[in-house]
Amino acid sequence: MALALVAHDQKKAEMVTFCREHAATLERFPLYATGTTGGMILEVLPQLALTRLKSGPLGGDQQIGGLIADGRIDALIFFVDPLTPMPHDVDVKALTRLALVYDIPMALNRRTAELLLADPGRLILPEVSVDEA
Ligand SMILES: O=C(CO)COP(=O)(O)O
Repeated sequence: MALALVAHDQKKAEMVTFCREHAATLERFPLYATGTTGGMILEVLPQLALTRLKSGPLGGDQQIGGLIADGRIDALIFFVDPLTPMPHDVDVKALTRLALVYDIPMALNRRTAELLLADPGRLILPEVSVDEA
């Protein structure tokens, strides 16, 4: 099981706080994060098995989407900023779309993420089959 962690700039502090509070759970899983989000998390929790991908606007969101398509991500925690326009909005949409296509549990805000991690053993789902075009 692997988790993906992403946060927009206005939500990064909240993501770091969230990770601190759930460090004991997060330590149990391989983690992937977009570049800046991952860097900030690792600054405070260097013990995590976290792989940093590219920064979101430079392809990191798409890399996580690719991992989802490959069946390597079991859940996505993405703290989205709904109030700031972003140049890479299409990447954000593509990532959340793939999480829907592959039926990955996806938390887009903190309260949902709390629910998602409340029972992490339930996150491992049977393999989802998606018709290949
Ligand atoms: O922009 C992001 C998600 O769309 C996050 O990317 P960073 O973690 O590199 O800031």
